[in-house]
Amino acid sequence: MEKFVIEGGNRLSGSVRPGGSKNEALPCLAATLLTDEEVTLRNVPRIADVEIMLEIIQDLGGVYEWVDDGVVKVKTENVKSKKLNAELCRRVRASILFAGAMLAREGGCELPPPGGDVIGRRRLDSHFLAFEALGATIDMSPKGFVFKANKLVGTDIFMDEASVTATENLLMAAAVAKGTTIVRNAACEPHVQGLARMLSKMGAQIEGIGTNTVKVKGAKGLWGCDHTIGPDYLEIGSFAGLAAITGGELTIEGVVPDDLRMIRLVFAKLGIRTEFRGDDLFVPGEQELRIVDEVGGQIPKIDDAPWPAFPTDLMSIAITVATQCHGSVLFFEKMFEGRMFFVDSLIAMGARIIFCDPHRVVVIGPGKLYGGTLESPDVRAGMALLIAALKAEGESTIYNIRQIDRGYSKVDDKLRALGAKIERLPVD
Ligand SMILES: CC(=O)N[C@H]1[C@@H](OP(=O)(O)OP(=O)(O)OC[C@H]2O[C@@H](n3ccc(=O)[nH]c3=O)[C@H](O)[C@@H]2O)O[C@H](CO)[C@@H](O)[C@@H]1O
Ligand SMILES: C=C(OP(=O)(O)O)C(=O)O
Repeated sequence: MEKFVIEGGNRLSGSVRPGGSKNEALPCLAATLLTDEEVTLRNVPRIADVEIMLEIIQDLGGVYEWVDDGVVKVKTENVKSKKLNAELCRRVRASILFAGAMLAREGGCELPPPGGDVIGRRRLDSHFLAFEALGATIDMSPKGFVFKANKLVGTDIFMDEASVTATENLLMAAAVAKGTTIVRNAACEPHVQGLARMLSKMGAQIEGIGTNTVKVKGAKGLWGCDHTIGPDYLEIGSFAGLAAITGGELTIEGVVPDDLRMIRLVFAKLGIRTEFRGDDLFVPGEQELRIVDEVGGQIPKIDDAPWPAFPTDLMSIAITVATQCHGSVLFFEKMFEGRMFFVDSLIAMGARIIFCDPHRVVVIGPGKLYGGTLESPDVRAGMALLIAALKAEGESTIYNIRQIDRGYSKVDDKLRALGAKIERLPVD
């Protein structure tokens, strides 16, 4: 077990290159099971969730090798089991993605309940409805789920909600189903698009990538491929917020500008200016952060929703940044009911926040932040508290940093390179 000890108050400046997207790497790893052939994935972040997904693949009989920085080769020619390892699955939410991959590959699997962030109820109904529509059956017990399908047959499916991992599961199963599957009300986040591009390279015919209606023509067999994971827009948003509140001038290298449209719009509401310089995102230094009132002087509202709306995974970061802006803003978290509780820690550090209910907080800034003893409740709130600690006056200690490591590779090294005083120490 490790902790971060941070001396706050430094302006963080320089250049940083974001890691590959966690939420794209995880489904792409599951998708390696769709073929006997070798798959090469590049720009894969070396984070705990990725290592666990690889261990699950190995436990099923697959082999993998890290051949270069961020480059992993996976071959699943000899899958020898349909039963997934309970201990490993419990440690990662994305283990649910093996359901679609194993239905496609082996006609089913036994899957223990997935783990992941405790940020509210995480329903799986959309996954099950989608699989059933393709002809699969699901038996549930406290030990987990048994998925079975003699044959997957494509059909026209209207998802009950635009669930990210349910859409990814459905795309994997549809890639080998007989005939054509039309997925309506599909999630279309950049990581869903990334998986769909990988499946296309493997031989599935997919139309509508990036929209909420995706058409998949199943293939008889899929090939190996070479796929590069896109830069993590959640890490990019986190670093942009960090630079803005510490007053630093930051260049974030190698971004996908189109993925940042809504994020930049929302950050602009907090008074944060950013600009593109080629493929880099530039955050100017010493910005005066002032929340922009809505027409008529009304208090603005920032809420989340499925893509292309503002991502729920950046709400904690945006709330933390808002604590250092002049003005008032309402945050309305519509997707998870447990994601806002971390604001108690911000309040203890000095932030001026009204906790209205589990879905809404009003931030009235700025409130000077002071260092404290903190605990990461989930990956994004953990990063948000790290950002608050880097801004705060005095020393902070953050526990449970494995949550932060789950989503941000070598975050302390990257922060030190920008001028942060941060140490990773064992917990006594
Ligand atoms: C490994 C991975 O990729 N995890 C991401 C994935 O999780 P995951 O795929 O588990 O999340 P889902 O998209 O299924 O749903 C997230 C939450 O939003 C709610 N919901 C969803 C769709 C909708 O139209 N309306 C609605 O209210 C769901 O009920 C649920 O409470 O997507 C989430 C939402 O972007 C992200 O927070 C997670 O980081
Ligand atoms: C909630 C998240 O991850 P997971 O779905 O893997 O728990 C996240 O990335 O913010």
